[in-house]
Formats: sequence, structure tokens, C-alpha cells
Amino acid sequence: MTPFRTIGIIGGNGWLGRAIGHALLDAGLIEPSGLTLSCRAGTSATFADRPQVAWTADNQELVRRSQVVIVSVRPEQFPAISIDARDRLVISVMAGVSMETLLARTGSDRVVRALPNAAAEIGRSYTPWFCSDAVSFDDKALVQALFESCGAADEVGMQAAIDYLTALSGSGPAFPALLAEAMLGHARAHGLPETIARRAVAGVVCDASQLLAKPGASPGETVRTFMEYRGTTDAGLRAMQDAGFTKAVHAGLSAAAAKAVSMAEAQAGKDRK
Ligand SMILES: NC(=O)C1=CN([C@@H]2O[C@H](COP(=O)(O)OP(=O)(O)OC[C@H]3O[C@@H](n4cnc5c(N)ncnc54)[C@H](OP(=O)(O)O)[C@@H]3O)[C@@H](O)[C@H]2O)C=CC1
Ligand SMILES: O=C(O)[C@@H]1CCC=N1
Repeated sequence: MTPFRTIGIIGGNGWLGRAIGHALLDAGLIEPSGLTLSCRAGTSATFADRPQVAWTADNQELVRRSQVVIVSVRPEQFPAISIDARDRLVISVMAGVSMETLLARTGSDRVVRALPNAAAEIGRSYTPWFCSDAVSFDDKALVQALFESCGAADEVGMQAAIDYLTALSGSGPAFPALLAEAMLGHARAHGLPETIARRAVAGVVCDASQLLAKPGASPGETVRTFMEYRGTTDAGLRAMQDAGFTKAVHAGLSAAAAKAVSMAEAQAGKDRK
């Protein structure tokens, strides 16, 4: 793998940008002095414990200092970013910004579209990524190592998979949160003390869900095993299904995936005008 000594993160003070920056440093993939971060104010307290990290408001200066440029601003903030990143490996983590738009707006032909999730903050993201033809074998090894510093990662061969996975795994951390919130509301309505309700819900959503991480575990098998008791869990699962649980999950994933595609089309449409 080519040793990349310099990496820049545009939007390095944001939720995802700072998570990736800290993960890279914690994994020793880069020295603090090799990391440049940007935000519009040009400085942030985010990496105060690492004073050798450089800050700038000038994104072209960041590009000049960095062999690898990670773009981590919100999609609607991207049009305001004007960079010439030819000869740089550009990695976008933005939802709904297509490879075609990235190639056209950055001037680089070595572009990666990656889609981490918020669990990068705790080193537990799942990050699929897709790259342009000019991305080299060494670049790919770097991208894989970079996102493995934030959790698990896989290269995918189709850009459409990134739009779909933006919904499934990119937005994914919000969905167990919705389940937890629904459970909490139910527990409160049944008069449970707040502390107990929170501990019980966290016990299910954060801890008991780890049963699914056991080697060989399968969600369908787990559901069927519980249903075979013909007891309380079976009653609960059947009522949830009858109320449209699977349908609701599928509708949510379809809506999120459609939004990823429509965001990409809207950005590309602006470029054509
Ligand atoms: N958060 C998540 O769970 C996930 C996010 N993503 C994608 O990652 C990207 C970032 O998301 P997230 O970190 O949550 O968003 P944030 O709003 O937390 O971070 C974006 C950052 O970009 C900075 N910024 C805005 N404009 C500029 C500019 N012109 N130059 C330099 N920096 C700029 C902002 O800082 P300031 O205002 O100080 O300039 C801000 O801190 C988005 O595109 C999103 O789609 C993908 C998967 C998951
Ligand atoms: O909601 C969003 O648009 C971004 C992308 C995935 C997670 N957050």
C-alpha cells in the first residue's frame, strides 16, 4: 500500500469528518502533522487535544497540502466548494452526490464514493465504497484501510449499490433509534420509571441485539426460534407483523433510497444548467 502521509478532510469539524479524522489518528494511519482539516471559520476546538493538526478555511490550501482529500460537507454545501484536486485521490462521504458530479466538480479522475454511518464515531461504521476506473490498486488498499479504521468496509462494484446502501446502512443507525423510541414511549405509557424504561430498552436494542452478531446467527432463524415457544414473544411478533412492521420497514428503506437518487439527480441537474 502506498504510504499516504497527508490527508485533508473538508468539513473536518462535522459529525462524520471529525469521527473519520480521530479514527485515522487513533489507528496510526497518519501523523497529526499530516492531517489538514477545513471548516468555514478556519478553526475549531474539535481536535484541541492534537495541536499539530492543521486547520484552514481555504479548501484549495487543504488540497495543496494533502495527497488524499476527503469531502465531508453536507450535500447542499458541496456546490459552494470550488477545488481543483487533479492528481489527488478524492473520497466523498456525501449522501446523494454522484460519481459523475464528483468527477466534474473536483477535476480528479481518482474518485471514491463512500458511505459510512454515524457509528464511525465509535469505530463501528459499516462503509461500502465505489470507485472510478482510474483508482489504483494501492489507492483501493488505502481506502479499505481508511474505512476499516472506522469499522468494517467493503468495495462494491456498482454505483447503484451506494445509493441503496445510503438508505440501508448510511441512514441505518437512525432506524434502531426509532424502534427504541417507540419502545420507550410504550414503557412510559405503562408507568415504568424513566430510568428502568431506558435501561430495559437499551438492554434490548444495544445489548440483546448482539445475539445477531454470534457466528452463524441468522435473523430469520432467531425469529423462528422465538416463535416456536408459542408464548409471549410469538404473540408480540405476530401482532407487530399484522400491524405492518415489515411493510413499514420496506417503505422506509425505499423512501430513503429514492431520496438518495433524487438528491444525486438534482445536483447533476444543477451542473447541466
Ligand atoms: N452524519 C451521518 O450519519 C452521515 C453523514 N453522511 C454524509 O456526510 C456528510 C457530512 O455529514 P455530517 O458530518 O453529519 O454533517 P455536519 O453538518 O456535522 O458537518 C459538515 C461540516 O462541513 C463544514 N462545512 C460546510 N461548508 C464548508 C466549506 N465550504 N468548507 C469547509 N467546511 C465546510 C461545516 O462546518 P462549518 O459550518 O463550521 O463550516 C460542518 O461542520 C454529509 O454529506 C452526509 O450526507 C454520510 C453518512 C452518514
Ligand atoms: O440523512 C442523511 O442524508 C445522511 C446520509 C446518511 C446519514 N445521514
